[in-house]
Amino acid sequence: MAAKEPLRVCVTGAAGQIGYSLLFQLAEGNVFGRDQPLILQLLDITPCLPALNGVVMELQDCALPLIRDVIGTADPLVAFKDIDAAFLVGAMPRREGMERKDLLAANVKIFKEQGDALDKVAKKTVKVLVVGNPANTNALICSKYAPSIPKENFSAMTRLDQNRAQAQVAAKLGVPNGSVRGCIIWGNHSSTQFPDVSHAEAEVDGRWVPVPEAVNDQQFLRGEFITTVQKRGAAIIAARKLSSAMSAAKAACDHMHDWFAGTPAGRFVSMAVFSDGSYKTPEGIMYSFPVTIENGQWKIVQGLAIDDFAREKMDATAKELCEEREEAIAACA
Ligand SMILES: NC(=O)C1=CN([C@@H]2O[C@H](COP(=O)(O)OP(=O)(O)OC[C@H]3O[C@@H](n4cnc5c(N)ncnc54)[C@H](O)[C@@H]3O)[C@@H](O)[C@H]2O)C=CC1
Ligand SMILES: O=C(O)CCC(=O)C(=O)O
Repeated sequence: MAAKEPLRVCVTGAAGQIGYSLLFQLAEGNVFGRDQPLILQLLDITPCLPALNGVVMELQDCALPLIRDVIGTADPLVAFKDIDAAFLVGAMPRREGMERKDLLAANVKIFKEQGDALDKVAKKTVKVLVVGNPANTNALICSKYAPSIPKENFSAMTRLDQNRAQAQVAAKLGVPNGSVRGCIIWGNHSSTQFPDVSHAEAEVDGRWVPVPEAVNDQQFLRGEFITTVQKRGAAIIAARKLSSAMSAAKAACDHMHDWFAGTPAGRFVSMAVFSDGSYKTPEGIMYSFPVTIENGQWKIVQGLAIDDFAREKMDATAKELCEEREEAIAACA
């Protein structure tokens, strides 16, 4: 069988901490498959080029069979040229005591510039995952400045929150992580997000049952569980004095893997995507929904029951996203 053509994949912020964890997983074939050759196009800012060069050298030294070329650059027009997929990680991370939206004015301008560059040189089929915070609103701005690329090709990462929710439920039930599925993250990757397990299932004693039934502790599921997931990023910063990197890189790989490979029948994952008004959310914000994916196209799962508790939480996070959108548009003007 003829070898596959290489995919061109860009990682921005490639000299940073998420980049360092992400690149090996990517280069090994965990995202696009172990038979998919890759050309890695790595972007960072000029002062970080010496460090980026070190990362490029390390990737060469791994002697990985899938890697056809590794390019390190500070020029977005070089990094985005003809790419099939982009992990937009490069941005300033928050420090202790900050909310993610405190990064908005500084980071959103990066995504304006990168949207513009993607528009000029990336493939029109490129799939763009925004990781840099505030991720949802950065993705919105990036897409706005890349009008020739379909808006469905942009998404922001809430997979880390989904993974955190799954792990918290598994720990509560004392079951392996693989025995919990269907946790949903609604809304913003921020402390207003709504981690929702009312449609999730857990495998207990060989039988899949609804998580609310398996946990049988509504006070926990509506209280401590939600705040733990919402505030997990801040807890990691407080502990490490640096923001999550290993878990963020793993989640970015999960997200892009599923976007390209699709979701198994009957299963969904959470991604922040353009709202079409589903579940009475405001249209045109990047809101995290449960989605199924087939042939590289995501579809918002429809028809899930939303009770009053969920409604209130879903509206609060939508409101924050609308406010962020206004601030971001003003910052880019
Ligand atoms: N959505 C999510 O779940 C998560 C998002 N994040 C966010 O990811 C971002 C990166 O985090 P880390 O890797 O820990 O930060 P880091 O500070 O270790 O690395 C960021 C890298 O981005 C580079 N950079 C800055 N501006 C750039 C630009 N205009 N173009 C290209 N590169 C640029 C920096 O030079 C640095 O090398 C932060 O905004 C952080 O808040 C982090 C964890 C989870
Ligand atoms: O919390 C942050 O601001 C940085 C990392 C992050 O987004 C997270 O860990 O969820």
